Parts: sequence; structure tokens; C-alpha cells
Amino acid sequence: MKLPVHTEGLTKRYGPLVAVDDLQLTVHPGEVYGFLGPNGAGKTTTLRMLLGLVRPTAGTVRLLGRAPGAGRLTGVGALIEGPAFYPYLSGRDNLRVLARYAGVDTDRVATVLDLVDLADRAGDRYAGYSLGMKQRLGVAAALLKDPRLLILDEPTNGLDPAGMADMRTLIRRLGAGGCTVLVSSHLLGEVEQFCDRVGVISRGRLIAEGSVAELRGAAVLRVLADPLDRAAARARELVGAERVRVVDGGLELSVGPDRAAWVNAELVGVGVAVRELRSRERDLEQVFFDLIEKGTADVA
Ligand SMILES: Nc1ncnc2c1ncn2[C@@H]1O[C@H](COP(=O)(O)OP(=O)(O)OP(=O)(O)O)[C@@H](O)[C@H]1O
Repeated sequence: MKLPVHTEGLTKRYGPLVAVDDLQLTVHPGEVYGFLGPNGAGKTTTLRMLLGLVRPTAGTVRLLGRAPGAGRLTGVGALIEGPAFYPYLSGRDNLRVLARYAGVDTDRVATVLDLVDLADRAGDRYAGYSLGMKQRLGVAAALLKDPRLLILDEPTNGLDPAGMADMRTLIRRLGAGGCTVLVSSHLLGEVEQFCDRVGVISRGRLIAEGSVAELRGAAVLRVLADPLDRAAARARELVGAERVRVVDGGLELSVGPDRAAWVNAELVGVGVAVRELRSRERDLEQVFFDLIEKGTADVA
């Protein structure tokens, strides 16, 4: 089966600035892939190269097995910049115009309006839509040609929490329907709920890739105890110094929840009063921040 997205050595330089640096990106059929990175990391430039809107300085791109520019991008839908719609036309009429222009049967308009949950408001003027509805109409436009691959650049940017939730539901629904989706974002916490896999880009380089669970890593055991220095010393003896961190006036032990009772007993055994002991997942934004910090240090 042809890979929806496959790049090798993809690079874009703007003068001395390397916006995208030797990027190998692979998105598998049917997966929802989160392409993550802070502002300026090179996400939009990458997506634009995928679609043949920006010419790479080096490297190759294949979408569904074909190079962009080799004829029309059949099977690919994209929402890269804010979509351009006629403000005084309804959502439905805007899509009809686009469908005619793209040579798509206008019957498809009702289907995509349903998919993005805009059927009820399809007769309203575009100008009156909320930002979230505008974005969903943009996705509807990208779906007109019934693509096998959908590329969305920061579709939740600027949306309020309700708008974000609607967009998440929509992306999840599209993924469940068998469409391969590549979606960029600068918030790991935002995409974790619908992505099968994420890639993290920093300064143009892919610095980490995997499922959200893999990136998050193992849970940690959080311990609040007095005196803290004695607790830390004993914990280091018990599980190894590299697994113990002092954070926010407590300890974080990189061990599984099954060790909690044992750690508690051992600490109490050396006269430490344990006030709280619980297993918790690492905070996703912290994981993201750590990755970017580490990636930046590796590059420097
Ligand atoms: N046409 C251009 N000419 C010069 N530099 C550019 C151009 N387009 C992008 N850049 C630079 O390339 C780098 C990557 O930009 P890009 O827009 O791809 O990042 P991004 O990850 O999409 O960030 P954002 O979320 O802020 O859009 C940035 O430093 C940007 O200033």
C-alpha cells in the first residue's frame, strides 16, 4: 500500500536560515498523525512543501506515492491557511461554488456539511459564523473531493475551548472513518486525544516521534515526606539516584505504581513521615517542553 506521506531528507533554507532540516516524515495509512512544534519550528513550511506550494531546497516528498507537482494532488485535501470564502454567501453556497470549480458533484456538499456538523447552520451567511464554524467549513471544503489524506495546519488555532472540542471530535471522526490525517499543532495536550502518533519538530528537525504514551514515558511516583532530605537519600538508595528528582518540595520517583507500598514502608522504616504518595502521569506540556529543550541543546 502506498504511504500517505513519505519524505526523505526534506530541507528548506531561506538564506542562512534552515527552516526545515533533513526531515524524514512517514505517515501510515489510516493513522491520525500529530505534527507538533513551537511557533517557528517549521511546521507550515513542511506542510507547504508536501503540497508543492513551496519548493524544497533538498530532499524528496511523496504523497500517496506521488511527487507533488506531478499532476493534481488527487486524493489529498488540505487546510493550510485560513480558507477564503465569500462572506455574504451561506456556508452551503460557498461549498457549492467550490464543488463546481473542482468538478465535484454538488450532492457531495450535503455529505461534507453533515461530516463537519454544520448541516443545521448551512443556510446562514458565512460572515455570521463563529471562528470554529469557519474552520469546520474549511475542513468541509478540504473534504469535498473525498480525500484519502487530509492535511490540516493548526486547525484549532485561535478557537475557544468549545470550538477546540468540536474540532477534536471532527478529527477523531474522520480518523475513525478511515481517512489518514496529518494535523499540525503547537500544543501536545491538544492533539493527544485524537492522534495515533505524534512527531515533534524543533528548529526544523524531527526530535521525537511515537505514540503519546511513548512520548509521555512511564508514570512517576510523587512522594511528600518529612524530612525531605532524609527521604531523598533513602529513595536514592532504594531505586537509584537517577530515578529520584526533587520537584516542588517533594520527590518524584521514576518507578511503577506497584512499588508504592514498598517505598512507603522503607521510608517509614528510616523515620520519615510520609504525608502523600501517589502515582501520576507526567504533565504533557512539561514533556513537550523537555523534548524541545533537549532537542535544542542537541542541535546547539
Ligand atoms: N518565506 C519565508 N522567507 C523567510 N523565512 C521564512 C519564510 N517562511 C518561513 N520562514 C521562517 O522559517 C521558519 C519556520 O517557519 P514556519 O512558518 O514553517 O514555522 P511553524 O512551525 O509553522 O510556526 P508557526 O506556528 O508560527 O506558523 C521561521 O523561522 C520562519 O520565520
